Amino acid sequence: MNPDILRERQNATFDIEKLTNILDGGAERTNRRREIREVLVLNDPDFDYGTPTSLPTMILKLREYGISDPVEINWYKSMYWGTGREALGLHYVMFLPTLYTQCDSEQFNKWVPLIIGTYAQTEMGHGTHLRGLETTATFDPATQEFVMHSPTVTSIKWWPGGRNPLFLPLIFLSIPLSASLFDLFLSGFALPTCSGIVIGDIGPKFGFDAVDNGYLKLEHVRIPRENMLMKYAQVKPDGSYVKPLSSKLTYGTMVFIRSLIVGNAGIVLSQCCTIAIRYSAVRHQSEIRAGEAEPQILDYQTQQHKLFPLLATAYAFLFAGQYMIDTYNRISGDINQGDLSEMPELHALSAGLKAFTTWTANTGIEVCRMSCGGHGYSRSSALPDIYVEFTPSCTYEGENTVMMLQTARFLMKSYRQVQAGQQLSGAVSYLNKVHHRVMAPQAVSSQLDLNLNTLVDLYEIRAAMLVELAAQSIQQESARGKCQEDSWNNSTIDLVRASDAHCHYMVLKMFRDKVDQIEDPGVHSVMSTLAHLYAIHGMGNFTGDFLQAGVLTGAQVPSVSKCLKGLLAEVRPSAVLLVDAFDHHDKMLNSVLGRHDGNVYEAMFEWARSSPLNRTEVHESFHKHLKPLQAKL
Ligand SMILES: CC/C=C\C/C=C\C/C=C\C/C=C\C=C\C(=O)SCCNC(=O)CCNC(=O)[C@H](O)C(C)(C)COP(=O)(O)OP(=O)(O)OC[C@H]1O[C@@H](n2cnc3c(N)ncnc32)[C@H](O)[C@@H]1OP(=O)(O)O
Ligand SMILES: Cc1cc2nc3c(=O)[nH]c(=O)nc-3n(C[C@H](O)[C@H](O)[C@H](O)COP(=O)(O)OP(=O)(O)OC[C@H]3O[C@@H](n4cnc5c(N)ncnc54)[C@H](O)[C@@H]3O)c2cc1C
Repeated sequence: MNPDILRERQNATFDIEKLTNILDGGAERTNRRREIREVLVLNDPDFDYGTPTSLPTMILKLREYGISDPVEINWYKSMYWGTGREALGLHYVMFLPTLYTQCDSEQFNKWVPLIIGTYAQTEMGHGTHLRGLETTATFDPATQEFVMHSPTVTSIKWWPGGRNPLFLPLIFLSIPLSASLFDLFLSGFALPTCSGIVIGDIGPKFGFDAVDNGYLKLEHVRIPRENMLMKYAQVKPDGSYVKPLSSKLTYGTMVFIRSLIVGNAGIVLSQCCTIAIRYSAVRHQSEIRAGEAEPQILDYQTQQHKLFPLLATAYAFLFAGQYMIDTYNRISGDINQGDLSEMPELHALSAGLKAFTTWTANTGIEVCRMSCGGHGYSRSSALPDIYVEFTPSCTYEGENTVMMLQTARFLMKSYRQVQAGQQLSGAVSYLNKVHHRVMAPQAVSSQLDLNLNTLVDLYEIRAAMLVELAAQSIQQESARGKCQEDSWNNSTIDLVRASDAHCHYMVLKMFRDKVDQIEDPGVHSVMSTLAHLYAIHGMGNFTGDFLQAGVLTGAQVPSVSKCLKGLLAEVRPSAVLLVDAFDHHDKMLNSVLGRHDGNVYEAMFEWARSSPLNRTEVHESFHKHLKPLQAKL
């Protein structure tokens, strides 16, 4: 083991295993995750790491081991495929959940055990604006079929992932059957027998290469009436239409996957922090004091300033992911029982947190890569591949700006309710105080009150102020004679800013609540330090907001920076131990820089020598191109 890494792991001030258990949701979950990893994957003789041929093996193995719990399926898949996306991702996270939530019982029993499918909602002309989808579904009572058709080039289904060219069970959305309703259809197209279908691949992408994203053009293709997913809405044999409790129930799968993405952002950021911090512990470069040995780059304050707030953010997003999934499970359970009362809150929370966490993680991956210098740009680090695979999460499952505006819609509605004298509950209850809060600068000392509860309060006041400013912008636009829609559009910068601040407050609050639940003194102490670092770092980035909200004075601003520096120094001794607690296996991390043993240089040389370009002493291109040219010169 590299001596630097060895030294970093001595004198631990907290129990790493206990922290890993907290991340997993308990010791039993950690044990099960490791069992799946060590026994069912790594020690399985059939396991052929990450090669395309192993996809069928993976599906059969999941069935052989009886792994059906979505979390356990994800543990198995992530071990199998490491940090990359894999072809079946969409099947597990969108196709199956849609069948689970939108099929009636007869359809469920008929389809769920049997098929692998994709989710074809987006069209060439519309991905965000679902009410603009153009694909038509026309019921023919004479034949009890729906006639599916792509009337325009922009209505061609574009992007469905994991589209198998041979067989196309897919769920897709068509234009409204009435008013503003969408319906999901399961259409098993077996190509050889189905005329009227034109499919293909949409061509090379930025990345996401393990997933074949395709296109689908329908020319009056007929499918049985029974293929409409009829849990919430039905078309009867006589063509009559039974409306769902809410037209937004069809959007349910997107809410589910957005909820998953929140935790995934934390996982991806934790992977990158593991790579960058372990590498920064073994990389020596330049000098701090003339004549002394080159220091570990982790001892540079700027390196700590790059990485430790991201480390805190990774923990924050992992805890936010746990909260999001628990909230999703609770509210979707109520929805299943017909209680839709919290559906708007679930949508607003999942949409906002999906955007907030993916935007932050997306930027953070690049900070981690650049903090590793040239070796960060090598594919051996895994960081370029992680970035390429993660960055579309800011676009898919709801483009981030649009998602932030959905959250803003809920915040404005809540603000208007407070103005009308209603008492709010849930995540926006802090808006109840928006009119009674003293916004004038408080007479505080130049020292910053570091109490975590106080910091959460300051973030709450900041969010409330920005919600009020956005609402005032809309009111001012209206007062200038703008219609409601233009008043909204002319305030969307403020609205996104308010949603961002709301999400930032929510994430810090979740982090604080999780720290409060930690009983082990050592773990509580280090997690409390990270939560403080997350809060103070955010104050440093958005100082203007806190000044404008009157919760920070000009005299206190220097203490924000001073406090930040102190917290970075406090995290330094535990940094490697904190990434060890994420428990990412070398095989899954697949990074020469992030190896658990820290033996980076030896592994990098071996990695380079294994490159296809080094298979022969002299590359064949010399003999094929250069040598003949030399002969002519
Ligand atoms: C383990 C795995 C971990 C991580 C994941 C890994 C990989 C990722 C997996 C897959 C990635 C690969 C593939 C990607 C697939 C896709 O991208 S699938 C397609 C995704 N597409 C979208 O998300 C479309 C986005 N657009 C929309 O959702 C809607 O068009 C809209 C923007 C929300 C607007 O809808 P609409 O116009 O109908 O509504 P509004 O007029 O804006 O509002 C009317 C009221 O409806 C409420 N509303 C809107 N949506 C919802 C909802 N989903 N649930 C509940 N309520 C909703 C809205 O709040 C309004 O309410 P009101 O204010 O009270 O009136
Ligand atoms: C890797 C990848 C995989 C995908 N897989 C699938 C899949 O399997 N199935 C599927 O159905 N789809 C899939 N998609 C498509 C994806 O869901 C859409 O790309 C996404 O919903 C965004 O829609 P769009 O492409 O139409 O972007 P647009 O909405 O056209 O966005 C373009 C710009 O317009 C802005 N904009 C749009 N509307 C508004 C508004 N109301 N207010 C302010 N600004 C606005 C956006 O902010 C953005 O800046 C995938 C996409 C990617 C990148």
